[in-house]
Amino acid sequence: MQGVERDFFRTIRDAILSNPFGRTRQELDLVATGLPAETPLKEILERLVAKVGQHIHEVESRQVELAAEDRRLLEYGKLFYTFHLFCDAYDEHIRKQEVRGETCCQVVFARDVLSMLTGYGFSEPDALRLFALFFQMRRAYYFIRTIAGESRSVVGFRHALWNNVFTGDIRLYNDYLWDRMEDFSTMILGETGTGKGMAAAAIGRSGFIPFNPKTSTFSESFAKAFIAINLSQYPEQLIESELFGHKKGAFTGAVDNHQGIFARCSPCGAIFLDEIGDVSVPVQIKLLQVLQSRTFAPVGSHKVERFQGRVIAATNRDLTALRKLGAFRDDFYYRLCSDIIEVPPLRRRLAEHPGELRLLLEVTVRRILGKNSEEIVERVETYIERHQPSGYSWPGNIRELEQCIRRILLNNNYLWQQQSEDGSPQQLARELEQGECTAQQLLTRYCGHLYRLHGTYEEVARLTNLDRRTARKYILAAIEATKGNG
Ligand SMILES: Nc1ncnc2c1ncn2[C@@H]1O[C@H](COP(=O)(O)OP(=O)(O)OP(=O)(O)O)[C@@H](O)[C@H]1O
Repeated sequence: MQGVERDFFRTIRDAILSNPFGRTRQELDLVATGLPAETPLKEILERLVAKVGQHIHEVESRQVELAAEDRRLLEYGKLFYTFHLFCDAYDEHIRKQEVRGETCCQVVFARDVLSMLTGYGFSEPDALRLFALFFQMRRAYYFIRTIAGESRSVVGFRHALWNNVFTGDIRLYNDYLWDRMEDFSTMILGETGTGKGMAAAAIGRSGFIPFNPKTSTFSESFAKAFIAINLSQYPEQLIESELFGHKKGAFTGAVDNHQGIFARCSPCGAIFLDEIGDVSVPVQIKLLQVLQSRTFAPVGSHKVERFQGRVIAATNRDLTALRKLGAFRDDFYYRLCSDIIEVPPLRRRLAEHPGELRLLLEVTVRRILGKNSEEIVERVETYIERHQPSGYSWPGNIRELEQCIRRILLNNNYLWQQQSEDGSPQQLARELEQGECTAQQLLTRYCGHLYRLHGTYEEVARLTNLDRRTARKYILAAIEATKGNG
């Protein structure tokens, strides 16, 4: 290869290895095409793919033995070219599979990709793995892209999600880690309604799924690969059974065998433990044992089963505070946090980027109506700008914004949640400092605060050393007081 050509292929290598949600990728695409920055992304990519194809053709038609580095660079060029030629076909397949759900769809273009890769000199096993890796990359891109937003923190959030799937170096992922991700757990933190569930689904649906050339299908549907459970929904006695399953007759009411989510999760899948901050210490201990040994037994059974999927957990609770209080075990926390991803609150996003509200309105209105409507976006935006109390903090985040849009559509009216500091730990500390609190008020506030953190009367009673009925009385008084303020 000559100097300019080698530089071009180096840029292409760096482009395919880089995180598509980062700036570097966009810059590399521009460098490689020489197009001005304002060119639409679609056009840049089309031009680039054509240019890569042309360069591959030129190098190969010279029929000259290449030096080792050039051969490797050319290989990256071929991977880039094949991947991008089939991006639309992969997207079409993803959409089809989303509709079909858990049954695997045939991959109609598999032969074309595989024969292109083997024609380029990749061995058959390598071609099969690359074909599955391309599918994984496209899936991750497809699902992470649905997380809308242009603010700095959302751009960083998408970037972090991609790295969570492929690590910070996709070359190392491809060489060593693609089938060894099971111990990479993820903790997603963020306020209610910020999109933690959406992020978990994007990660969970983006695991590596091998391709089976005999059936011409991937070995499993990505729709089946992500299993979510909201742990705050289940009473203590049922959580274990939901997680690990139970045997018929294991307890009163266990009329049949029941498969828990750990048993349903495949090796290329992930389980999502939502509201992990709400589970009791005994359940944390059991979960920790399973995550350490990778084995579990259904309630009432001695049959040990193996779990191979990834674990994603999320909470809107303050885990640091819970850990200090002993309500969330440190060993469990460290088992869950190979990666910690923070989802930015809506107010930060709005403060960072002036166009963020408009963009979110466009996306949400499209979701509500099933189509775009400039008129409705305009109407909602005008209403929000005119009526939103200054400094409003959007405590319900995107979920609240969605309801706000619906309410404006229905009634041309939205009742902003009153912001009250009352009951916050800061307010309580101030009142204590100033000596303004009676013992009754103090207990009411403190129990209310603990209840917000832990969510059960039992836990508040345990932490305060009060009996359950007394704790409940103070909690109810705290809730009443907040209503009065709201
Ligand atoms: N960036 C985003 N772009 C578009 N929609 C979003 C985005 N983030 C969140 N949403 C939407 O906001 C709603 C709330 O998201 P989600 O349920 O994932 O939040 P959450 O943080 O898991 O909430 P909770 O803590 O209450 O469980 C969903 O309808 C989701 O589709």
